[in-house]
Amino acid sequence: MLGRLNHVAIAVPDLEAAVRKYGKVLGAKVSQPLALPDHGVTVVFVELANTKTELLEPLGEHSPIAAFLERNPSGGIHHMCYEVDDIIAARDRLRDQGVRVLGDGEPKIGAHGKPVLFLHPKDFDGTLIELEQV
Ligand SMILES: CC[C@H](C(=O)O)C(=O)SCCNC(=O)CCNC(=O)[C@H](O)C(C)(C)COP(=O)(O)OP(=O)(O)OC[C@H]1O[C@@H](n2cnc3c(N)ncnc32)[C@H](O)[C@@H]1OP(=O)(O)O
Ligand SMILES: [Co+2]
Repeated sequence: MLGRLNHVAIAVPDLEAAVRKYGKVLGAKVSQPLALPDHGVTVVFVELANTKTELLEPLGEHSPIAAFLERNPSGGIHHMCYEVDDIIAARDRLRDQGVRVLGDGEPKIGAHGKPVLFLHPKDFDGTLIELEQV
C-alpha cells in the first residue's frame, strides 16, 4: 500500500521565522508560502534530495493544528505523508482493519493538488499519518 515518503510536516508558531531558519541558516531551498484556507493552514515545502519537509502554521479561526500548537508552543513534528497509488482502495482497506480515517472520509485536494486523507494518530503509535495519491 505505501509508496514513498512524500513529506514530514512540522507545525510552527511563526512560518516566516521557520522559513528563515531553513532557507538562511540551513541553506535549504524553500517554496513560497501557500495559503490553504480549506485546510486551515499556510504551508511551505523545504525541497530535499530524497523527500520534503512541510512547514505549516495555522490559518483562520478553526485551524486543525491550533490545539497541537497550544500543546506544543515551540512547534513540533506534526505528521508523516506517505504516497499511495489508489487512495480510495487504501482508505477502504484501512477502514476494513478498523483504522479511523479522519473527517468525512472523502479525500480532499492537498497542497500538491492531489487527493489526501488523514489517519488518526492514536491508531499509529501517536503519529498522524497523511496519505497522498500520486
Ligand atoms: C492537506 C494540506 C497539507 C498537505 O500536506 O497537503 C497538510 O498536510 S494540512 C495539515 C493540517 N491538517 C490536518 O492535520 C488534518 C488532520 N488533523 C486533524 O483532523 C486534527 O489535527 C486531529 C484530529 C488529528 C487532532 O486534532 P486536535 O489536536 O484538535 O484533537 P484532539 O485534541 O482530540 O487530539 C486527539 C489526540 O490526538 C493527539 N494528537 C493531535 N494531533 C496530533 C498529532 N499531529 N500527532 C500526534 N498526536 C496528535 C492529541 O494529543 C490527543 O491525544 P490525547 O492523548 O488524547 O491527549
Ligand atoms: Co501534509
